[in-house]
Amino acid sequence: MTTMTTVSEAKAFGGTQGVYRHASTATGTDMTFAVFVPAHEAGERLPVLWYLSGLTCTHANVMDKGGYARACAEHRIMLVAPDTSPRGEGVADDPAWDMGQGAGFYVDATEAPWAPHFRMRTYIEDELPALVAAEFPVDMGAQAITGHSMGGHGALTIALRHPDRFRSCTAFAPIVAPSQVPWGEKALGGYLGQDRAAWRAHDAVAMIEDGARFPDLLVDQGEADNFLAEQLRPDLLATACADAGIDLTLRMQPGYDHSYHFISTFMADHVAWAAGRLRNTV
Ligand SMILES: N[C@@H](CCC(=O)N[C@@H](CSC=O)C(=O)NCC(=O)O)C(=O)O
Repeated sequence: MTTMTTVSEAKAFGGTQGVYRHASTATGTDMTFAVFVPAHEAGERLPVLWYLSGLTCTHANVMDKGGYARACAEHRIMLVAPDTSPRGEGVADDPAWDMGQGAGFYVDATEAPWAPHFRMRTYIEDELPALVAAEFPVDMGAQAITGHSMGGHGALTIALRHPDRFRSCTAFAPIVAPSQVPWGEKALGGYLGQDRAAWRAHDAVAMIEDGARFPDLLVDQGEADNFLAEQLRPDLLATACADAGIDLTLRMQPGYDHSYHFISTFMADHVAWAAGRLRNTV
C-alpha cells in the first residue's frame, strides 16, 4: 500500500473536500484524486460514489464545477474523483487532446508507447479502491459509479464488469460504443492495438451484446451536445439495453450541451439515484 499525502482540505457543506496524492504502483507515477467526505458520526462507514471524468479532465473539473457536494452531504455519500490518466515528463503523450495524458480511457494499454504507464483499468478497479478503503471512512459494500463522456464509458464498462461490486451506475453523456466512434477507435486502437476483438471488453454496447448485465442504468444526454451524433450515440445503448432486457432510463435533455453546466444541472438527480440504491430505498 502506497503512502497518501494531503494536498489540500477545505470544509464544504459540513463535510470535507480534499485533494490527495500517492505514488501509484499501477501507473508508475504520482496520481492525484479528490474525495468529498460528508459530515458523519464517529465510526460511521459511508457509501461511496465514484465519478470518472472525461477527456482533458483532472480530478479538479468535477470538484470545481460538478456541484455534487450539497447532494452528497444531504445523502451522506462520499464521492471520489480520480484523474483520467498518468501524467508527467516521462509519460507518453499525444499532441491531440483526445489521446495520451488526460485521455486514459480506463483501459490497461498493451501497446507502445503507452503500456508502461497507461494502466487506468487496474488503477481505478483495484489500486485506488484499496487505498480509499484504507484511508477513508468508507463502506466498500456500498459502492456506486458515474461519469461523464469518456468517464461515462468508464462507469458503464466497469459497472458491467463488476455488477456485484456496484449497486448503482449512471452516466452523463457517455461514450457508449467506443468501437464504433472516432474517439474510441483512436484510443482503443492506440492503447490496445488494431485487433477489434480485444476492444469488445472495453465497449459497453459490445459487453451487453456479449452477455454483460446490470440491473438498471440512468443516462442523461443533452440534445444540444456537439458530440452527440458522432461520438456518444446513446441510441446504440438504448438498442442494446432493450435487446438485453436492461432497464435503461435515458433522459434526452433539450438545449443542454456537453459542458459542466449540463452536468451540474443534473448532478443531484444522479446522487439521489445512487443513494436510493445504496441505501436500499428504491
Ligand atoms: N478541449 C476540447 C474539449 C474537450 C472536452 O469537451 N472535454 C470534456 C469531456 S469530452 C469527453 O470525454 C470535458 O469534460 N472537459 C472539461 C471541462 O471542464 O469542460 C476542445 O477544445 O474542444
